[in-house]
Amino acid sequence: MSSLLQGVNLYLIGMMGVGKTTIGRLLAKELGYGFVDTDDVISQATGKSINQLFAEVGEAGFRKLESDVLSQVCAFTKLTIATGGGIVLRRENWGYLHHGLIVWLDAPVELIYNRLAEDTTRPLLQDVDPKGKLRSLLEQRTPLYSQADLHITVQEADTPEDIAKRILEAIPNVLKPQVSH
Ligand SMILES: Nc1ncnc2c1ncn2[C@@H]1O[C@H](COP(=O)(O)OP(=O)(O)OP(=O)(O)O)[C@@H](O)[C@H]1O
Ligand SMILES: O=C(O)C1=C[C@@H](O)[C@@H](O)[C@H](O)C1
Ligand SMILES: [Mg+2]
Repeated sequence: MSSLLQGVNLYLIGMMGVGKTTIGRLLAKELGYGFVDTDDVISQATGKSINQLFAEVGEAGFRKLESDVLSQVCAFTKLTIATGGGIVLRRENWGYLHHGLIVWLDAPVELIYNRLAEDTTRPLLQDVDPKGKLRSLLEQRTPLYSQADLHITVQEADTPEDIAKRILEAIPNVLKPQVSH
């Protein structure tokens, strides 16, 4: 599989809590790739948590940082990249994402809500109605997530290993022809 991919990066997109970080790590291990999480890079580079950044520079400031990180990451090869849930919102990000293969992890709102109910690290869920917020974010973003090369549906009973295996099996069907120089 690794040789079939020829170093092409895998970008995992999808709602917060769907498993991009968890599955991204597994895929990297399986492929002998490096692993990058854009949220973690932003936190490490700024020395601030995502919550702190949202409070200090707002969502717009955070999105700018996210695009900066993505533009730098996509210069490298042999990476699996877990992105922030809102990376699909900025049009310029798609130019970077399309350098690699884009995998959309898609789970029902109920599943995501159950996973993140105790988690306070997602600023957009600090809402009086977090489930309603998740529902409206997913509705707003579905047309954007749909632009991925691969759509993987995640169910409650799927283990991270099951999902990683399914992604690896589906990749040969969606590989793009590589431009030779
Ligand atoms: N298939 C799975 N089955 C059970 N739990 C899972 C699965 N995938 C992820 N989790 C758990 O769900 C939580 C969220 O997963 P993770 O952090 O990987 O999501 P994410 O998509 O990276 O979220 P974010 O966009 O907010 O960074 C974690 O506690 C993780 O351990
Ligand atoms: O869905 C979102 O907009 C976000 C998801 C997280 O990964 C973080 O990038 C941040 O909490 C915003
Ligand atoms: Mg993550």
